[in-house]
Amino acid sequence: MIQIENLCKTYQQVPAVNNLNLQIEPGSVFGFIGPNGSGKTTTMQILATLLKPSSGKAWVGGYDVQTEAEEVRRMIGYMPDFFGVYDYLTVMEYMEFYGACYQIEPSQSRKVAKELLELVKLSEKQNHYVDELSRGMQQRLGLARCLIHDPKVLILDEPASGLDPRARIEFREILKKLQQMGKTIMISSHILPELADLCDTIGVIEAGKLVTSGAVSDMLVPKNQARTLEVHVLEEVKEAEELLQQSEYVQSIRVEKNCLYVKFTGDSTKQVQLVQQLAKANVPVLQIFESKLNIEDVFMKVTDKEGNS
Ligand SMILES: Nc1ncnc2c1ncn2[C@@H]1O[C@H](COP(=O)(O)OP(=O)(O)OP(=O)(O)O)[C@@H](O)[C@H]1O
Repeated sequence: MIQIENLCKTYQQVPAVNNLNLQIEPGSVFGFIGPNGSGKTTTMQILATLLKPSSGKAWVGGYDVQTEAEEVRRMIGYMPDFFGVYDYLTVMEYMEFYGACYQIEPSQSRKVAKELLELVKLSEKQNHYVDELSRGMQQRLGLARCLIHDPKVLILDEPASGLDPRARIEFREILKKLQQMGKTIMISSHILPELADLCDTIGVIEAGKLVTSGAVSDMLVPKNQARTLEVHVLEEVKEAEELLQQSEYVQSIRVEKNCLYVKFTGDSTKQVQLVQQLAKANVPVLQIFESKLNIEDVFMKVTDKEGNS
């Protein structure tokens, strides 16, 4: 649904986006992760036809963002990281204004606006002034507004920034509904763990370059590496450590209070044997499980310049 090939954007000879290649499949929710200034907004603005690339190409729904900008704009709903709301406009007037921008006939625009306000839980606020809404409500309104023309693709630039935890969760629930409706969603955020739950694919960008991308499920379980087992014991931590160290499949152990983080190269049969040995030695094991990387770990790993993670 979105394709980016060798995309570059340079500001005064400084590259903001540097030879970026990316593909986002229809119906997927793609998390675009990167530190401040890494080029997320620039990429999204190019996709939204608001910025011209210095070189390279990008398509949305098969339309070229440079030569078929009009078609691209019909395909996408773009929510910028900062957007203004207008004074003296009610929520419904605000929605109707955007409906008019897309030349939607007024009665149809009002009907769609009502449905969207219901989706983002703002029906009761439709006659309130937009600038009187809370930040969370304004963000939800911003999302409703970019859905007015029923776009297939949503490009959301840090939509949850500045929201409190409850507002974030509410926002995420709405995005899940949109995903179920079949929208393709590209979302950037610094709230990394939250993206794991929402996104099926992620891409990590740093200094304008894509450092890694793929299915979230693949990224969270590192391949061809020692797994980390978390062994929680009630007591006898020292004894447990000594016993575990004897296994040829244990690379290293880090102890934190009553938990042993064990780098383990064995398969599940060897893991069972390890548990049996602990039980035989009367080590009171509370639980043992494999730690999975969370998205934050992935991000730290791939953006670690020292390469020592
Ligand atoms: N209009 C501009 N003129 C000059 N440099 C710019 C301009 N817009 C962005 N940049 C630079 O391009 C780089 C990428 O910026 P961009 O806003 O795309 O990053 P970002 O990943 O969205 O950052 P953030 O998470 O802080 O929003 C940064 O170094 C930024 O300073």
